[in-house]
Amino acid sequence: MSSPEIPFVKGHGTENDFVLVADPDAALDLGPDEVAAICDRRAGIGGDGLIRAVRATAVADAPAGAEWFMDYRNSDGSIAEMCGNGVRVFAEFLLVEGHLPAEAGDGRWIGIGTRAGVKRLRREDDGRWTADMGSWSVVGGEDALGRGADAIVEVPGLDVPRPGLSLDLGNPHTVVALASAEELDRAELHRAPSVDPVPPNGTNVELVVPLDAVDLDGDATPDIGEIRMRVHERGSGETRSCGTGACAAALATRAWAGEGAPDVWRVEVPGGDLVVTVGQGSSATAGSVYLTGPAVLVARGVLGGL
Ligand SMILES: N[C@@H](CCC[C@H](N)C(=O)O)C(=O)O
Repeated sequence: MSSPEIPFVKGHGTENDFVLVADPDAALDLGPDEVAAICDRRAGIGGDGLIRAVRATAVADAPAGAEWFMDYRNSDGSIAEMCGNGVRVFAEFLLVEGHLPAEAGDGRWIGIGTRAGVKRLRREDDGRWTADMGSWSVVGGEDALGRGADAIVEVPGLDVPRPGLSLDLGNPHTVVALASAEELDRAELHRAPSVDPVPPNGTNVELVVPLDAVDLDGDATPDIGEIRMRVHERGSGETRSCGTGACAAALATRAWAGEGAPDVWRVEVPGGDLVVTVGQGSSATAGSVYLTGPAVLVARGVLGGL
């Protein structure tokens, strides 16, 4: 018996890649096995995740205030609350497919529903998208120094366990600072790091190495921080980028740097560059954050029907 035909688009944001499917009326029944089969890089289309675009009116628990809901699934079929690269690619997909008015591409903010609430997005003049990722916080609150308490992280390929900081960006992250680019290269992130205590719903793990901070105005205070990052994603393994992870990595590095640390961070990932801007009034442990990066659609096709 043949399977139904499902039109799809393939896209990526800094090489974090997704299969996107429009399902306005929530008519598709895509369970974890189907999602994993579609995301399989040899037997399927291949992707770090599958994103289903559903009208919010067709989703029982969609947050109010957005016409479209992003149903994000990891490549193993598990559900995630939020995806920072995915939500930009999702916005570009909606625009190109004609599901948003053309003016939505003119730099005005649009709302997109996610399991982590409604996110505002804006298309920049250069075609990148900025996502207002909303609020973030350090898991477990502050220690006596006003910083987050450490988790202990064992990273395959690295000798001794390292301290890590767990943050909530709508989805969970644990960030570990390494001493050198050599250590970053040595980490074997195709295997999952172990985190103790692990946040209740698991975690994505980011490894970061600070690069040189940039002093644009010559006042001896860095204006832009720069870090290099690799990630092991919950439900997808090592990926070439993670948008929520880039935000977590910049926020953790900013908290570790302390007073006077920059609010703007360039995050270099294997798949490209992202910019993270910490919202005004954010403390070392909570606030708001913006993510800017590319959203590229590369192909369209039809699943099934064979
Ligand atoms: N790559 C995404 C995050 C996708 C979800 C993540 N694997 C999770 O389970 O939380 C991003 O760009 O943020």
